[in-house]
Amino acid sequence: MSDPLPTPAAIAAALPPAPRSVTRGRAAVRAVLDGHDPRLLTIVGPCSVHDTDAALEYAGRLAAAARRYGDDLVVVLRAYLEKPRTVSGWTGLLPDPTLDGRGDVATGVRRGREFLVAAAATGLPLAYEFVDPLLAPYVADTVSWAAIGARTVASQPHRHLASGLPMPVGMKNCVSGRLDTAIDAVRAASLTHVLPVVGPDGRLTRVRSIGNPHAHLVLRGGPTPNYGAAAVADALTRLTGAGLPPRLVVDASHGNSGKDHLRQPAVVTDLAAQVAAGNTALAGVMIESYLTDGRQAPAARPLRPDVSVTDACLDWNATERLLQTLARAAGARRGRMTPVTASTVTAPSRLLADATRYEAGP
Ligand SMILES: O=C[C@H](O)[C@H](O)COP(=O)(O)O
Ligand SMILES: C=C(OP(=O)(O)O)C(=O)O
Repeated sequence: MSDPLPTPAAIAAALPPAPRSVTRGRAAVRAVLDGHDPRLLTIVGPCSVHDTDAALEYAGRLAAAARRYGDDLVVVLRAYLEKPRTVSGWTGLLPDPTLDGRGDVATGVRRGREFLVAAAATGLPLAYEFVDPLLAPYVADTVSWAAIGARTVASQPHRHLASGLPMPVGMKNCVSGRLDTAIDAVRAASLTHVLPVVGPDGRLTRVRSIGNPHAHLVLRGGPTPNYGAAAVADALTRLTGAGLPPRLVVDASHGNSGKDHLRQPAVVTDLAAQVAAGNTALAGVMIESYLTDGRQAPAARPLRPDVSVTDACLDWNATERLLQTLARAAGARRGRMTPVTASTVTAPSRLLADATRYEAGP
């Protein structure tokens, strides 16, 4: 099979542009990570998007909740269109929009981008895991928080990609539970690199990244969880030992829930207690949630639009309760915090304008 794909520029030109809320969302996430904004980053949504209409219904509900809790939370929608697999399985809407292994990427990038632009138009910042660096230029301008996942965090191309992405990037600890690879990834992403990227015209183009000052660690557990206060403190010690800022996000799902979605509320409650107790290094929490509880096989027919086809998710009502719990905790933390002033800001932002994140040529 040899099937040329439409270029990123052609896909983008056929759709409305990414809304301005994307850059506002990036600024909000950076402000939280820098400690300039006391709110809690709350990254929430389905494990994967397989039905864009149902996912937009979810986005509408989340956008309303984000407004309700806006004093305490920066709510970001998980809008994941690519899935990393341990061995094999459905790889996501972008590479396989028909969910049957045909791999109709041309339809996937068109439908996927259309979804991302519509989801961003709700005003929610979007979270996205970059699995295939070749596909990044089709979607990156719609994303406000990015993940490099537990299965790719050791990969040099992913670290180099992250070093040039114009949004904060969370590096997840390995599936084995090891933190050192993710901490190395944070350091690598903060540096400048020369790398090939797919340009808007589809040509491989050599660029120099300027380094991502907002790469950070995401604790997602492994064979055992790492969300408890002792594990969080240990991770912070390792970060500062590596010369990195003490800030991290904790994923309540995956290894931290033992892949049992019904354990996520207990994890979130524990994290909320750490936040309420004043842990300012805990910048954010991730939750896997969708319209209806549980999961179904991607091969299920009829396929339900409202149930995850990858990891099992919490339903909307359970999610609402957790958002309220986190908002109360963040409010309590804010009450304990001294306002950040210029003299207490230790790491000046090295941000350049998004458009100049990649310099042309080395
Ligand atoms: O988040 C989803 C899954 O955990 C991830 O894609 C890996 O899934 P797998 O182990 O079933 O392949
Ligand atoms: C695959 C994911 O996470 P992890 O890389 O932690 O397994 C995910 O968040 O969808």
